[in-house]
Amino acid sequence: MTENDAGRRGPKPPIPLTVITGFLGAGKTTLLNRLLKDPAMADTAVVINEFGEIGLDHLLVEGSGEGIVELSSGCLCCTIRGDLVTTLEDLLRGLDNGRIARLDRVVIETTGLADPAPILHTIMLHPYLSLRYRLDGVVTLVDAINGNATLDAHEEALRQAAVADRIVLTKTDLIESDAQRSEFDGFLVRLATLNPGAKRLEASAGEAVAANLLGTGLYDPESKIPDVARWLNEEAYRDRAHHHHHGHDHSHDVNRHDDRIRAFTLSTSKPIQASALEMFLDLMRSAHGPKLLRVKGVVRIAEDPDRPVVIHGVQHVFHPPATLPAWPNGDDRRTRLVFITSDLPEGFVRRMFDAFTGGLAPDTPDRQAMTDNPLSIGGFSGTFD
Ligand SMILES: Nc1nc2c(ncn2[C@@H]2O[C@H](COP(=O)(O)OP(=O)(O)OP(=O)(O)O)[C@@H](O)[C@H]2O)c(=O)[nH]1
Repeated sequence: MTENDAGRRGPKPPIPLTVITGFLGAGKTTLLNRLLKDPAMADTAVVINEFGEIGLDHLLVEGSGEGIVELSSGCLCCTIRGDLVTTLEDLLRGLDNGRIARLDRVVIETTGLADPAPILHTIMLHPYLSLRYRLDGVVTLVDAINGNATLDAHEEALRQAAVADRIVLTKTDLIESDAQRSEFDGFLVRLATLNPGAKRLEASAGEAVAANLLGTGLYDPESKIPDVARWLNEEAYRDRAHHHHHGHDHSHDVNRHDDRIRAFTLSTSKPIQASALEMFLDLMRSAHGPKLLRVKGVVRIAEDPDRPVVIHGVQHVFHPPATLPAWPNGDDRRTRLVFITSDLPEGFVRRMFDAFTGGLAPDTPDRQAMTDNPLSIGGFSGTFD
């Protein structure tokens, strides 16, 4: 049974949505232009701010009203004319009234200065759009020549890199001198420390193709089966421990902004009561939401240990937790969560998690005390572990 067959009977599966970010001049338009010619982009709608910036002339086939244009690749292109919500609603309307034959995916290009979180929230908090779309991934472009300085100077750029599922390195072809090469090597280490789980791809090596950038979410794009290991990429967080030390051998480790960002994983084989998970997430969300740049994971629930619950949040907004029919990866049935935080130390999150999930550390205040006053949790003084 294909997805389409299923769609005719039950509710349609949500359409995966990819957000492309990157600082001014990082190469977003260049990348999109290339992606639009990729046959793998057929039945994808690309939502961009303005057509003018992108060289669409030779791709243009027909305009079909409502600002949606069909390209020769089969790709749909639309501008954000009203707002993003209206644009995404227009696409659904086109799909539902048959004007658009298929819509397998949406790619949104953000403006360079944007923090991607509000865009993701727009969709995740919308009562209808949140049912019809799901966040597949965030792709962040960084310039190999200027990226290091941009991350130093602009916190938005740092956050864009930290929340990414894929990082595309552009302009590596412009690296010439040994000094540039060495700076770039250090930059790679910096990115791996900031966001270990995001695969890094080189645009000029031909790695930034649709197959590597899209379908980075929980569901394997081919089989449509959840692939937790690939989605979380936990191994990368373990490897990073080594990287971190190497990183300090490089010259540019004095980045105070970077020190505010933390990437870590939590795991436990002990099943977690559904109510305890809910309380943990509520507390994290309400008291520390803006500091949770990204949270992804699977949880083994005590009441239903055979069916993992999927957690996916961007700051204080979480997708409604989804229950998978079974654990996908053979024997690994542990709860595993990956966190990227800003100004929220790993030790603090770990103690909270332990308190709610039963692995209480001796010096941790009890759960009741935390729930009563989440802002005055023992051991957290605003300094970093
Ligand atoms: N050499 C080289 N130049 C690139 C590469 N990617 C982008 N550029 C150039 O960098 C400049 C900026 O690229 P754009 O694609 O316009 O960047 P953008 O992120 O869309 O920029 P804004 O729309 O201003 O945010 C252009 O002159 C591109 O030709 C690359 O991989 N190598």
